[in-house]
Amino acid sequence: MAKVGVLMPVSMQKAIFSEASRNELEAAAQVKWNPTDVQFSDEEAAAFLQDCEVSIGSWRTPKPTKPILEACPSLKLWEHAAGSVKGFFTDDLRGSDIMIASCAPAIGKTVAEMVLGEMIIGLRRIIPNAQSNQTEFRAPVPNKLYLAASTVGIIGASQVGRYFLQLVRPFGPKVLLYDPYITQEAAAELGATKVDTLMELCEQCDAITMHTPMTDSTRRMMGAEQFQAMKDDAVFINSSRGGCIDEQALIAELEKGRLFAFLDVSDPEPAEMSNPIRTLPNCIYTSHLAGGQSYHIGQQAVEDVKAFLNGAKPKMVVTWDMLDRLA
Ligand SMILES: NC(=O)C1=CN([C@@H]2O[C@H](COP(=O)(O)OP(=O)(O)OC[C@H]3O[C@@H](n4cnc5c(N)ncnc54)[C@H](O)[C@@H]3O)[C@@H](O)[C@H]2O)C=CC1
Ligand SMILES: O=C(O)C(=O)CO
Repeated sequence: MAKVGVLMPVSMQKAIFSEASRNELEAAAQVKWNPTDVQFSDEEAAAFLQDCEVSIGSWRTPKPTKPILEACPSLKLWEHAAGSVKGFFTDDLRGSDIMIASCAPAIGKTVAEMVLGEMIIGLRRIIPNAQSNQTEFRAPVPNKLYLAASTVGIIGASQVGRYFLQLVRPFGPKVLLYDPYITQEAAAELGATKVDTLMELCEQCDAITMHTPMTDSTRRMMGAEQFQAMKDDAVFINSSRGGCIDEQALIAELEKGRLFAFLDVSDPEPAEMSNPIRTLPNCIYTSHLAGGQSYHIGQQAVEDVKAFLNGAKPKMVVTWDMLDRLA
């Protein structure tokens, strides 16, 4: 039987593998589970995977770097039980025969669904209304915004961004898309209008959701100028990577009572206990809940590994074309 090494710490294993998918994997292969709840170092991962043909990792495990690959010559598949392919797979993999599969299709759906919920909660001011009614009846906080009457902005026509677009379109908002890598025609086919600058998107939207990878071109792309350009009562959602925004600049606007933010990610992660994003009344911080904690992911990982062991293809095989397309 092929040997499969599961790198994730125990708490993450519990979050993504149901008992049924664990059993399914164990029926198909000889499985070694990381027995600890700490993130392996590269050296520990290399030792753990030494005799394995398949590694199951995620964004909370070491990347498949050259030292790991060289120490583990039997590895043939690296199953990335996560979505973020860009930034995770390093140039060390070029020329290697190892196959990389990603659970992006499963993850994209869970993130998009959470963003949709947050956007509605944010636009409708559900949280401040509920809070102001906890001790006595108060008239609702004025609520002129709902999806059908809003302009929604998406930064990054990524897997997640596209799933979100599919979910939000039936509600009828106007959708603007900022992504320099897609054409106006491609944006129109998705049902959105491409804007040429991020500032245009910030100025026009009632709600903005961010879905870019963490790269040199996206680092802190939402900065002071962009947050200041947003409408006072706009909703800002970031479930991409904490480093894609200037968190201090966002906090400065939130402290003025402007904007309502939902942050699933921070830089570093998790956010310090003293970080105002945890306590500001107009900010909800969910500490990487959007995509990372769902049985769908473990199920897709198991199906991918089983397919691979049976000589078939995992659902999403990552190619250099995909990675090189993104600066
Ligand atoms: N919070 C969570 O649990 C999860 C977070 N993520 C994060 O969500 C983000 C999106 O993930 P995927 O959908 O897999 O991404 P993807 O790799 O499918 O797409 C990235 C998109 O960003 C666009 N892009 C690149 N540079 C840009 C720029 N400078 N300006 C605007 N657009 C730019 C690209 O054209 C591409 O369409 C990633 O940062 C990923 O790490 C993904 C899954 C779960
Ligand atoms: O796949 C990713 O990028 C994640 O953040 C996991 O939820």
